[in-house]
Amino acid sequence: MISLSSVTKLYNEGRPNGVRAVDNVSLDIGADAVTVLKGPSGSGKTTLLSLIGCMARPSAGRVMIDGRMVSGLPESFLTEERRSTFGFVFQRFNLIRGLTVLENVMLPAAPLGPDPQALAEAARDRIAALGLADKADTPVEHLSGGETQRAAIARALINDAPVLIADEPTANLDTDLTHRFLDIVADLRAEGRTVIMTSHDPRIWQSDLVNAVIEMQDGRVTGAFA
Ligand SMILES: Nc1ncnc2c1ncn2[C@@H]1O[C@H](COP(=O)(O)OP(=O)(O)OP(=O)(O)O)[C@@H](O)[C@H]1O
Repeated sequence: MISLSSVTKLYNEGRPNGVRAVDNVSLDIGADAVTVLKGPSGSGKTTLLSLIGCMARPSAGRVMIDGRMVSGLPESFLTEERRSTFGFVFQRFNLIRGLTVLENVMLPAAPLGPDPQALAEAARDRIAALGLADKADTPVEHLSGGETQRAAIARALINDAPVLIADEPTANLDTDLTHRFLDIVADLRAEGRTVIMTSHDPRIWQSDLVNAVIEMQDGRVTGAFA
């Protein structure tokens, strides 16, 4: 369970261009559940996701993961928390150019020191499950938008992290690939994992798989539907 308590995030605090991107949000996000953040552009969805994923610290308020308070942790602990708890599909965590799809997908597992052969096999399986097997050895800069998105999803899944965090994961996917992504989400939920994503995509929020939709506007939560 992830809990946010009166969380606020200010950018450029005290300056004329200051923004209250997340404004006093309190929220409980269930484990073994699929939660979608929905709302207009600029409403604070990505910022909220980055606070949940320990990629940014709140300006005020607390973020708790399974009863552990993470919002006040020093950077080295946050890095460890990110690595052990989350898989990310985020524009900001872009794939590394010059490396192949396979190398990119293997990368988050490298610090955990696994057997390289077993890791490569697991990575190829993830890549194949997303219909990208024929691109596994292609440098990521040669991929299309949808292929890049799928490589990012494969990378996010490689560590079998308990929580998948995804920012607009189906933005570049056609209907067939969106359904494939939803099948993966169904598997993750069945395995007892937590999925939290932002989405503008009605195919996502209307899916039976989604347990909760949280609506945001101007940095605030304006509605939550189970
Ligand atoms: N690094 C930053 N520095 C300054 N302002 C920022 C930064 N990141 C986001 N903002 C601002 O914070 C507000 C919320 O942005 P955020 O990206 O969280 O919204 P969003 O709902 O995810 O939007 P979109 O649907 O367009 O991705 C916006 O006004 C945005 O301009």
